[in-house]
Amino acid sequence: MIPISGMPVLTAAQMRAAEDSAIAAGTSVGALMQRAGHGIADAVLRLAGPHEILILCGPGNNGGDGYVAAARLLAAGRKVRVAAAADPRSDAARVARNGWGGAVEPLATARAAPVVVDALFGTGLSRALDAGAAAALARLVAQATLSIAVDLPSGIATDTGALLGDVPAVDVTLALGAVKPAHLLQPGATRCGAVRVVPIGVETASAAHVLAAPALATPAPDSHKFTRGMVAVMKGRMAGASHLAATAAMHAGAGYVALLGPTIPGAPHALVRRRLDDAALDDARIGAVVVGPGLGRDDEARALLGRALATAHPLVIDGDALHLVTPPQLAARTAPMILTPHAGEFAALFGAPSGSKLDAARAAAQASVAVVVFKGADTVIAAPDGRATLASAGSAWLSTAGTGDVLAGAIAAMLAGGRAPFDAAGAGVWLHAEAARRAGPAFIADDLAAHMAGIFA
Ligand SMILES: NC(=O)C1=CN([C@@H]2O[C@H](COP(=O)(O)OP(=O)(O)OC[C@H]3O[C@@H](n4cnc5c(N)ncnc54)[C@H](O)[C@@H]3O)[C@@H](O)[C@H]2O)[C@@H](O)CC1
Ligand SMILES: [K+]
Repeated sequence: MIPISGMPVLTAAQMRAAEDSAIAAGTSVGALMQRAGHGIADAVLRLAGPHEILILCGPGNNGGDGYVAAARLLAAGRKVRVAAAADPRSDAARVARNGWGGAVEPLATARAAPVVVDALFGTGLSRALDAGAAAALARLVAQATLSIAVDLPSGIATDTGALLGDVPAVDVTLALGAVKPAHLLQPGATRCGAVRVVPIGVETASAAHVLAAPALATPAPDSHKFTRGMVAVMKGRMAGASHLAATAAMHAGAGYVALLGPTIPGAPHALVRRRLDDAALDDARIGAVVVGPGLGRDDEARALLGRALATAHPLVIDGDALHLVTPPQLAARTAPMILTPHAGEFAALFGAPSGSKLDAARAAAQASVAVVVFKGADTVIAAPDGRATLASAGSAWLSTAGTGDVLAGAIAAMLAGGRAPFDAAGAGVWLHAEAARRAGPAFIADDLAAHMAGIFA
């Protein structure tokens, strides 16, 4: 069982291709199924304690994995039963079924057990479970004290995370060989519980990965405020939002943060307030400009956005600016840009997303030639070259006003600090999520900025 941080993310087709390469290189499907089943059994042995285990086996290879695991658990001396609704349909699953010496109970009437393992359907699921199977799965998961899904909880679309019907949430999902988009994309992700990878000896390369912790170095002894990165925040109509972004940039390690526009002095005193004249924006030391938090959507806001776009500085475009900016304006720029839309802002700029959130973020990044941070409970970061990272679900308490402004500031600090745009976006998203985790419940956005500082310790 391997934690998923930094692991490659493969779609069902990519996973099948990876398995096909292994098969072409001489490993049989049966051998892969043995590895998968043994890996599951070993994980169940560690998680389940001495309790009775019920394994639900479907008609495909996911079910095959279940039969192999059942045989292994029985051999290990565990009390284990198997239930199925249909006979195996693939050769490998039939062999696995024959390797299970015990009885097979009908799924519909299967007696509950403290530990239930869902091996009904995996990446081959093509439609919702039939009503009888779905009801049995819901009943048996509800009556178990520990529920474990093999590869994916049955009923979730592998590539999108969409629920094809009612899917009960399990405690643990054992992803076979690689993480799949459904483990990270909502609403599927919340049904997966804790996700761990069970290796099956298949080479899994992908341009998409699970977001991992960035290296957060302490400043070099000879660093000074400008080498650590200068961030300029365009002050908008709602001053609080720009203050939050600026404060977050400071706590995320920027050496110098300037708030540009008519502001009133006050805390924090380390924040430099400057008039927004041409000289302020022409400053060659600026490493990132944040435009959008609290900007407003009127002509004045449009003019401020225009001034930011006209600079040669890297930009973080957030909030209201995502409603005002047009694709041709983005296309006209050559300096790096990071766009940070939530679902509403994404639709306003790029139209309704099609395909999975991962597909949509990638298409948007390609179209805008910018790094796109498609925010939400399942944030996806995509680069124009096709690279993507998917964040694991963070604190649900992040859903409050101002947290987006904090994220924009954190990303700007990472960008001004010298990271490439795609890495800066990932580091900012990670820092933001970690700050929320540390802040605990019911924090406010201001607390979040302050909690970022502690992460560097
Ligand atoms: N392909 C491989 O080489 C390996 C696959 N493995 C396992 O195999 C799984 C994928 O296997 P499969 O492609 O056989 O797919 P599944 O086991 O997910 O199920 C596919 C079978 O169910 C049927 N089916 C699909 N949706 C249904 C529904 N709603 N109601 C009833 N029947 C439905 C399909 O017609 C097919 O017969 C993976 O998730 C993983 O668990 C592992 O054994 C490792 C090796
Ligand atoms: K399953």
